[in-house]
Amino acid sequence: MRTGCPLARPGQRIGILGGSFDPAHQGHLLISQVALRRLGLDRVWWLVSPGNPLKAHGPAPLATRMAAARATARDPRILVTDIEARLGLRKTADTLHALARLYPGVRFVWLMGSDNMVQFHHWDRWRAIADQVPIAVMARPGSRLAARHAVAASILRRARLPEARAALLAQARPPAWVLLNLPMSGLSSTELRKGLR
Ligand SMILES: Nc1ncnc2c1ncn2[C@@H]1O[C@H](COP(=O)(O)OP(=O)(O)OP(=O)(O)O)[C@@H](O)[C@H]1O
Ligand SMILES: O=C(O)c1ccc[n+]([C@@H]2O[C@H](COP(=O)([O-])O)[C@@H](O)[C@H]2O)c1
Repeated sequence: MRTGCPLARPGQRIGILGGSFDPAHQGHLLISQVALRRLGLDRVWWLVSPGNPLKAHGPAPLATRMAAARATARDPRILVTDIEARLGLRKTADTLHALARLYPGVRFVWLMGSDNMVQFHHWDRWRAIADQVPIAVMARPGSRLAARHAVAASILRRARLPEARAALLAQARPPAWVLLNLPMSGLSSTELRKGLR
């Protein structure tokens, strides 16, 4: 294991919440805690990204975002990591491939807000991502319905688990995904950045 990479045991169920976290907020904490409970996860890792490959403008420095994310992730089951920067990766397909190699036997689940599900078919090798890990889509104001009808949702319609079976997602053979309804948070980093200007 490389220095600075988080530890995990084979058999553990780990949710991966990738994001810019520019900055982290209570919405991230809320969806992580809902995912822990409803998906029966042992841990959630916040993967603080070096930068979203689809976004033209770079985020705040990684060290600044990491520090704020650590201060926000007030739950011992949530771990904040800059593993993508350490491995020199930023595309999710590459990251998941590397995690599978570094952590054999760990059951990773990709977590994302419903806004990202709407865009998912634009991601690099998105079908390979869906074939590699189960995916939980967390409802977010403004995109919950759109996520149900997204291009990726339609292509992966047979792989969708009913919400009542969400606890089975981590052990499901991919492609498998679920849309989780939850008491939604309207918080976003974009709004917080506006407040900081
Ligand atoms: N309030 C929220 N409800 C549900 N999902 C969320 C919420 N905030 C963020 N997410 C999800 O968390 C992941 C990381 O989010 P990110 O760091 O981009 O924050 P953000 O608030 O979406 O930022 P920005 O406004 O800059 O796009 C994404 O999958 C995003 O969809
Ligand atoms: O790999 C891609 O093509 C890709 C395209 C868009 C977003 N992502 C990932 O999705 C996560 C959420 O991104 P963001 O910018 O909305 O916080 C983060 O881990 C990004 O690296 C990945």
